[in-house]
Amino acid sequence: MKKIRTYNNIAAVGLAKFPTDRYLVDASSETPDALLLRSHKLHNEELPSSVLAIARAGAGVNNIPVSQYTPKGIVVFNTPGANANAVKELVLASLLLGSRGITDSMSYVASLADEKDAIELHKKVEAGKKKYGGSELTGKTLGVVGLGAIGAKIANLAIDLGMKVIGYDPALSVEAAWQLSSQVNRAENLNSLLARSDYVTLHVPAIKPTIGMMNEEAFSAAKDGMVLINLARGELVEEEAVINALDSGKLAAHLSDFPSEGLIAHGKSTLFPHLGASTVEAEENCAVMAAKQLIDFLDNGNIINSVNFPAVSMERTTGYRLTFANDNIPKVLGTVLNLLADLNINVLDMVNKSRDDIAYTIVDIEQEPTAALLEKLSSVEHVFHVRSV
Ligand SMILES: NC(=O)c1ccc[n+]([C@@H]2O[C@H](COP(=O)([O-])OP(=O)(O)OC[C@H]3O[C@@H](n4cnc5c(N)ncnc54)[C@H](O)[C@@H]3O)[C@@H](O)[C@H]2O)c1
Ligand SMILES: O=C(O)[C@H](O)COP(=O)(O)O
Repeated sequence: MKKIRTYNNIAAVGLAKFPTDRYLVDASSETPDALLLRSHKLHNEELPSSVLAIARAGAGVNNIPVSQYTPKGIVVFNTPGANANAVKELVLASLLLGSRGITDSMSYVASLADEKDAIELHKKVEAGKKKYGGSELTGKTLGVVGLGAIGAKIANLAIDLGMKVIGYDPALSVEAAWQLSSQVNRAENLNSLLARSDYVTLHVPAIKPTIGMMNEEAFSAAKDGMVLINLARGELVEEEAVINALDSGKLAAHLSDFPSEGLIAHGKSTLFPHLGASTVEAEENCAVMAAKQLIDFLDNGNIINSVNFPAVSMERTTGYRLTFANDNIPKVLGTVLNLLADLNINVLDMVNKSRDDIAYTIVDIEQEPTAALLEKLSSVEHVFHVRSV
């Protein structure tokens, strides 16, 4: 039986993908083959040595110390794009909340609950109009920082709303570029986007170059009265800088999925409780994708949508399958193949791919690998993980 330890609320339709005759899915498994989680933080948590893979049902992996796991051969997966539509729709809501006095006007109406005189109520309702008016999105400029799965969807939606769109993404993938409307203008750098945008929405991962990207310097480059939407990660925005920008009027509004003590106390941001991906559809998409990827890896050694290993897949042949991970340097693959040849073990099929400093190989061989063979392969210099699948 293979064991999957789950954390967080993983959609049942995803959990149901694990065949019950071969998989035990359990939140308290002590020797899991894999972990399946959403935002649960793994930093400072000791992993059982049995863990071969971790699947993040979602996009961001900053809750996982990925670089610590790679040398142990632990493959970390995420589910690119599976919750992008849910986030896109909450950005749309945020654009509207940031352009019209919707929430304040609702509070105003709620405050009229004690007004029992219909004529007085009508007067007060009409007076509210003046206080809570807004402006339209059409014709305004939206700056989209990060044009991946979510950013591209938002950029295209904003074009459909009649907005002008500027995008900034120095690492834009070819695949993401294909998704993007040709009407999206490219900014050379963040400050140039900020200087021209009435609304700015962030859709980048929380990584070294992006953490704190919305700081005092960025706000001073920004257009006065800008609306900032952050449904990506709290770490992207410096709390003090955003508070100062709201107080000075540099920011007309700040909408964020990442409440902090300071922002809540300050009271001028519109804050959601990390709701971006919390739709039935997104939760199901993510759970199903994560489960399928784990099953294919645990059953076949195939790797799809990993954030630390190359994409490697091979149809199963009639033989037995070995996989190994190694430092991406010359001669390691040759040494392993020579070792198999010396033992008269015929290779039926093979695929080898590398990513940055590591390489991963799937080899189908004619005979069943013995424990002694696995040990020999593990002792090849620079091979750091071997598995018979
Ligand atoms: N609030 C939520 O519930 C929620 C849901 C999904 C994703 N997210 C967050 O949103 C992020 C983006 O999600 P996605 O699915 O679009 O991911 P993605 O990987 O498809 O896109 C991220 C994009 O950011 C770009 N990028 C990287 N560094 C950059 C930089 N310095 N400046 C500008 N662009 C940069 C990348 O090139 C990529 O195109 C996730 O990493 C996650 O943190 C939040
Ligand atoms: O990175 C993500 O996919 C989102 O932040 C969603 O996180 P969640 O799955 O915990 O809602």
